[in-house]
Amino acid sequence: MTDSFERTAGGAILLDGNRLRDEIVAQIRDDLEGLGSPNVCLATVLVGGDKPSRIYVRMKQRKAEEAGMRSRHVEIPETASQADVEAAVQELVDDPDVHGILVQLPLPDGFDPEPVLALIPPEKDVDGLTERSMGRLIRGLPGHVPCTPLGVMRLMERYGVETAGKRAVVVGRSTLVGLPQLLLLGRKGVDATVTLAHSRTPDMIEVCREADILVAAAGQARMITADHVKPGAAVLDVGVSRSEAGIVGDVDFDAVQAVAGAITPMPGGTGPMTIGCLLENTVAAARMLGAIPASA
Ligand SMILES: NC(=O)C1=CN([C@@H]2O[C@H](COP(=O)(O)OP(=O)(O)OC[C@H]3O[C@@H](n4cnc5c(N)ncnc54)[C@H](OP(=O)(O)O)[C@@H]3O)[C@@H](O)[C@H]2O)C=CC1
Ligand SMILES: Nc1nc(=O)c2c([nH]1)NC[C@@H]1CN(c3ccc(C(=O)N[C@@H](CCC(=O)O)C(=O)O)cc3)C=[N+]21
Repeated sequence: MTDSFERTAGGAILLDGNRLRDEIVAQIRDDLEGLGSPNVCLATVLVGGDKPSRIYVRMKQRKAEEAGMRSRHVEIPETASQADVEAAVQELVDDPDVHGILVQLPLPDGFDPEPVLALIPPEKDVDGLTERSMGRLIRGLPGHVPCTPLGVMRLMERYGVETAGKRAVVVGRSTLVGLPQLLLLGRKGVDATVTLAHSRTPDMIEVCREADILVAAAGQARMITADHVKPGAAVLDVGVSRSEAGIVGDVDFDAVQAVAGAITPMPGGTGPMTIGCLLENTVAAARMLGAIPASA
């Protein structure tokens, strides 16, 4: 690893997601300007008025605009029907000026996300969460990779965290984060040996202490303590819990940074990278759909 990276008080490399997200936004903006500012459009769909979801969707749109893209936003009240949501998504699927579609999850109680996601063709599925996109990921076919686990991989690449031959532990097995993270870490070329831990895993401390790379995506505030971490390990915190003091990760940052070799801050780590990767996927979508040249 290079030594010029910012470090925590305890000497761990700070895996700065805000900084890498800014680099990604600037790169996309330059690339699109170089292509004569073609229309690249990300559409977001929000059902119901959940406040955190509204904030995330707003951040995604703002960054898309900073990167030189257009954004479209569809807001559907909680009183709407399942058919209304499906009709709104179908309209975006049919619109040739829309390249990426993101349906903010979870949907409010009473809505079934599966038939909604099933409408989105793999090219426009910039979240990488549909059945077909997940199938492509497993089969090694071209398609969009889920943004949060992809962002974790990008942070490790950028900061020189080695993966080949290393032991990785992923805490959490959701289709949004944990499962695709397992696949990405175990891919040929990445070559980590991966363990998937979850709420039924006994001996969490011992399992986590095996990890050279620890990805925490359980949504349990500060569950990862210094005891869970092998000295020198890279620790990537995906969990987000809300407290009066603000947002809190799955990792007890103050204690763990003294033991880890590299660590993400929270906020400012994996969250911004989720958005950076969403924008990259949207550019790739525009390319797949022929809106920008294949070589660019
Ligand atoms: N930073 C970002 O960009 C993003 C952050 N998030 C955040 O990441 C977290 C996880 O999200 P998501 O995957 O959707 O959540 P889910 O609730 O779908 O999944 C949580 C997973 O963690 C496991 N788990 C829960 N408690 C424990 C525990 N005490 N020990 C070990 N494993 C446990 C669960 O196990 P089991 O399967 O047995 O129930 C489950 O597999 C949330 O806090 C979410 O807000 C999500 C997406 C993006
Ligand atoms: N279809 C779908 N795709 C998603 O990608 C998706 C989703 N649904 N549902 C919810 C989760 C959550 N998520 C985050 C995105 C950005 C930050 C982020 O940028 N957080 C900032 C801080 C934000 C704050 O201060 O609240 C940070 O970590 O620095 C966090 C979390 C995407 N998700």
